[in-house]
Amino acid sequence: MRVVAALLPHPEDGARFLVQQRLPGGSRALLWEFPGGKVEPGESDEAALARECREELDVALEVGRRLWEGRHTYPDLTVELVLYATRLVSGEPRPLGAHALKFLTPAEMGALPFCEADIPLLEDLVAGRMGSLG
Ligand SMILES: Nc1nc2c([nH]c(=O)n2[C@H]2C[C@H](O)[C@@H](COP(=O)(O)OP(=O)(O)OP(=O)(O)O)O2)c(=O)[nH]1
Repeated sequence: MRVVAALLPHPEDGARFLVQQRLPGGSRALLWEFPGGKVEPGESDEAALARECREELDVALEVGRRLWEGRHTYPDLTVELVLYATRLVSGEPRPLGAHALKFLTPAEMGALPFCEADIPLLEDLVAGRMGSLG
């Protein structure tokens, strides 16, 4: 499964990025992740990410460059996780499909329980190995 995720900076504080806590009860319940979701057949990464963020956060995004890509196998599925730089075009994020939303620095994210696929991503983010995030 290809999953696209947004690195979305706070509009007034570019050092903090939006993360969301998954709903209770489902897969990877209450773990934290970057906003986004599955790419549907025939859909581009950019279109999927814009669609997911419109549906789940009620915001319009501009999708920039690809920052990170990695594969992880869970007991129930293998995800190909792709992180993109994004910019908020309009709206204020609302937790329509998440339990909670927070704008955090990469170091603060390290203190939260994230989905396993995100662990190497967070290591690279904290270490500044993704280059320019804008
Ligand atoms: N959006 C997002 N999903 C992630 C991240 N890391 C990670 O392992 N995932 C996983 C969680 C989900 O299993 C899947 C994304 O699926 P989804 O968000 O479209 O659908 P869903 O919540 O209904 O998930 P699922 O029950 O189908 O597994 O990828 C991440 O940083 N962002």
